[in-house]
Amino acid sequence: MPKDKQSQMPSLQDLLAGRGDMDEESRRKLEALLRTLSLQEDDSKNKKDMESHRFWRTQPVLKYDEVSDEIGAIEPSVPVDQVKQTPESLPNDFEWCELDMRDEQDAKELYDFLTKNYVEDDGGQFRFDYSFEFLRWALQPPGWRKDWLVGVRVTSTRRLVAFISAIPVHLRTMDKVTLMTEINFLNVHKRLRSKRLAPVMIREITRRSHLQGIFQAVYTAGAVLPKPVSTCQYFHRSLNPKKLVECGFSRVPHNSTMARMIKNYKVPEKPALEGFRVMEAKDVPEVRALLNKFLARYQFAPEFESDEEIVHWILPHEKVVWSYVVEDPTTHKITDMVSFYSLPSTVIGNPKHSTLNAAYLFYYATDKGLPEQKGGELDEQAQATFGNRLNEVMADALVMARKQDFDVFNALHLMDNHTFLSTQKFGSGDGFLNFYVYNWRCPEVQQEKIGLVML
Ligand SMILES: CCCCCCCCCCCCCC(=O)SCCNC(=O)CCNC(=O)[C@H](O)C(C)(C)COP(=O)(O)OP(=O)(O)OC[C@H]1O[C@@H](n2cnc3c(N)ncnc32)[C@H](O)[C@@H]1OP(=O)(O)O
Repeated sequence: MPKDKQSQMPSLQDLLAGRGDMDEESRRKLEALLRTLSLQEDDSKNKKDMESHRFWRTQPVLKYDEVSDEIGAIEPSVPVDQVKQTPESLPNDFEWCELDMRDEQDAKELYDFLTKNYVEDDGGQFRFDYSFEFLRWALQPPGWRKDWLVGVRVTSTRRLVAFISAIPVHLRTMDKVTLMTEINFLNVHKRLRSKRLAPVMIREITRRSHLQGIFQAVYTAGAVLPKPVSTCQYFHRSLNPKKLVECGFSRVPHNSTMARMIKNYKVPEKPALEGFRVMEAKDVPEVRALLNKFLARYQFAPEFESDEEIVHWILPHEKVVWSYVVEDPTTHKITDMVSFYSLPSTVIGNPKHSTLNAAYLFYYATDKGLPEQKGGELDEQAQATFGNRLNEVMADALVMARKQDFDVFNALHLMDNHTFLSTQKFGSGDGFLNFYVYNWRCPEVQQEKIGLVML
């Protein structure tokens, strides 16, 4: 989930649009330079000392200068009956509430609140506009709980002014699988910012996780906090360059024209892989086996423990998630899968466009080139087969995204995305997403070894 997304927001400069016509070498050099500059900037942010974090310095997280080669809890778990039974105190005039996403009115209220107050890019040009259907889907996976969808209301008016959510996830760090909560959608009303309400929200969701016997959490943010396990850059693939330019998301490079951009980003009418089709319910067990085997390649990845989870997260869900499989025409085995989700952004103050339709790459897998043994390394030949195949699968995913009228296709530089980002004409964006774990000591993870995609 690209967020706090301020800097994670696939935002202002689709810089690569400005590099579309460069020769490959200049392009690589410019990318390397930009990467170095942004890493330096990131580094200086990281040097922010712990003392300045009034809240985070009190929490069980690694300090900026701490490195761990061990994996395990920072603080021990406590018996559930010793967990504080009463909610955190809120300032006078505010009260806790729970949002029931089965209830039309609660879901609509949360949608309205996030649409007006959630993550914006640094320039205030775009704001995430997670749809009503999306929020219902994202917040009710198997194992969801109403008491993990926590809001704050103004007592007198009942107005919703803050929110935070948790859902369960089995996260594998290296070879250790732990049941954690995945924290998302932390939001405080614009008018109530900088009043230390966020730490209260975080403490309350922590208490509610503890009440269920869960003492670890995973979350992502654009904000730099102590201490990222990994940091991944955003990449963007234009599908509708004209609209992206009109929205201020991309620019026409000085040595190019709109007509050339349109030609450059045109995708075929139809997918090319034989057997490429929409995923169906009958594919669920095979997709689960394929995806879990594929995710074993990474050091920080979810495990899908049941078919029910695949039904929820991966099976197509109208207006929310699109998923495709490749069925081998001879054996009828599912050899590949790819999915993406819809996360539009409001275009703020643009006379022509109000919404940017963005697709985000979700989970994918292939068995081409993968060794039989789970998590096994690829030799050189297998690596080539694997890279070619991922390119073919992604090219078809782009075709389908364009057909669904998405303007841009976003992806992070995680998993094996490096094999196709530049070939499929993705350009690096100015956003970064930090991955964090709470109360979990673990070594840093390279971005290519992250296998978790958060919404
Ligand atoms: C075991 C279970 C554990 C469960 C919990 C695990 C941890 C979960 C952690 C949450 C994961 C969320 C994942 C997502 O949803 S990331 C998405 C975050 N949301 C947005 O960016 C939406 C727009 N922004 C806002 O709504 C507000 O600015 C927020 C709510 C972000 C902060 O409100 P506000 O601006 O009014 O500030 P404050 O005065 O109340 O509080 C200031 C303190 O808050 C720290 N802060 C600021 N931003 C974040 C952030 N994104 N994650 C964690 N901490 C953050 C900040 O460093 C400072 O602490 P310290 O520096 O002084 O120490």
